[in-house]
Amino acid sequence: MPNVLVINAGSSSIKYQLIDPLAEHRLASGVIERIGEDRGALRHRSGDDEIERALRIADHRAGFAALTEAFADAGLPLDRLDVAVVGHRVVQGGSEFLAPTLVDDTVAARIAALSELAPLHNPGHHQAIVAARAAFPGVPHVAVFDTAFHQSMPESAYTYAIDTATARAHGVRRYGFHGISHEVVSRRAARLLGRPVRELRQVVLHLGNGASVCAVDRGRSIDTSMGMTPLEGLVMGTRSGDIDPGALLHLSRAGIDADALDELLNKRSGLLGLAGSNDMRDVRAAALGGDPAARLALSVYVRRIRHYLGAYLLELGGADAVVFTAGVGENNAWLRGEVCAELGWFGIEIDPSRNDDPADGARIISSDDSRVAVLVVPTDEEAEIARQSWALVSAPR
Ligand SMILES: Nc1ncnc2c1ncn2[C@@H]1O[C@H](COP(=O)(O)OP(=O)(O)O)[C@@H](O)[C@H]1O
Ligand SMILES: CC(=O)OP(=O)(O)O
Ligand SMILES: [Mg+2]
Repeated sequence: MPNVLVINAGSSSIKYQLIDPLAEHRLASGVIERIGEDRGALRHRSGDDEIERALRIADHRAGFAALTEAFADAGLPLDRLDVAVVGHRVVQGGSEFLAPTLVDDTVAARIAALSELAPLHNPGHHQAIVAARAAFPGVPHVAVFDTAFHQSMPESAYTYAIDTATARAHGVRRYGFHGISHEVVSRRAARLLGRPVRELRQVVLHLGNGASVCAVDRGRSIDTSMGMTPLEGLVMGTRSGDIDPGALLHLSRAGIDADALDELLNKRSGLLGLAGSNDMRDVRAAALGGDPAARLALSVYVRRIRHYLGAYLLELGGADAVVFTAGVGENNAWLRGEVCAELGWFGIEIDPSRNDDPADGARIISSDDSRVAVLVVPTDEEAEIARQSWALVSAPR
């Protein structure tokens, strides 16, 4: 039975799954966390086997080695995984990668070269791709891009209003990210509503460590909150989201150079910068304990989400569904309630008991009277990467 090994290398983690694409069945999965820190961790599950271990993982190459060891320790050495294709999530594909792409040396080098436009992500993708190609030399590797789903955005949505010649010379434009998630979530939301995705206008709120909103018009992205890099838009775990570019000029003139600004905006801002932790659970607990910094952080976080929700309701000319997904969106009922508070005028009304129900799985949390359906739909980037990778290599040529 041919399987797809999916590698989702994040900024500080590698999530992976082994999937039987014909049965759409997950055979094994795992996550390696806190790569580059002293206290790394691996969790692996295949069949009834569960492995959990603490270990220091220097980089994504070492992370991939830990993954192969976990499979071997669970009685499945690499040559018994029946891997027919390896699918890789790649956050930034720029203007050149518009669809899933077979990885050769040139493609791998281009993914590395796009690192400046996704500094937290593409370097790790490249390391994982190099390690995986060495471990699985005989099978095709497919890169699936977060940016591809947003290629349908109109020019007016992806253009920044700066001097055109300068923008062209430096490739300055919006791309949008989390496209794999926005695509699979909007399709699964349509399935839950029992309607074809091509009939629905949806606002998808992907609220994880990285976070973005997407206006999905009949299955196509028409606008999204992330821009040229995954830094624009919402307040995130460690990223600022929107900020007046004038503030950056001010900081730069005060002597903070580009690398320091990069580090500030990508790694020391967002919830971490405002409240001391990038984990929503910590910030919420601190706010409940009365910590004013945590309370302010949550207010800024919620206000920014509502700002984009309002904008995209207008862009879509109304919506059929508002969909929450990713770590925060799937698990934090309080946050969902705040985002949807007092939106009755817009036809959005949450049912508090449905919202508070800790069930997992895709579910409707709006009241029966709500004109707009409000949904929680778990994201499954790995399943979508497996689907797209398998489709590419199994398509008749
Ligand atoms: N049970 C939970 N309750 C509230 N928040 C949660 C829960 N589980 C995860 N989160 C939040 O989800 C975020 C991570 O989301 P995730 O989608 O896994 O991010 P990423 O894929 O970008 O690493 C963290 O901020 C964490 O606080
Ligand atoms: C694009 C992006 O921000 O991804 P993640 O949420 O996995 O960090
Ligand atoms: Mg993520």
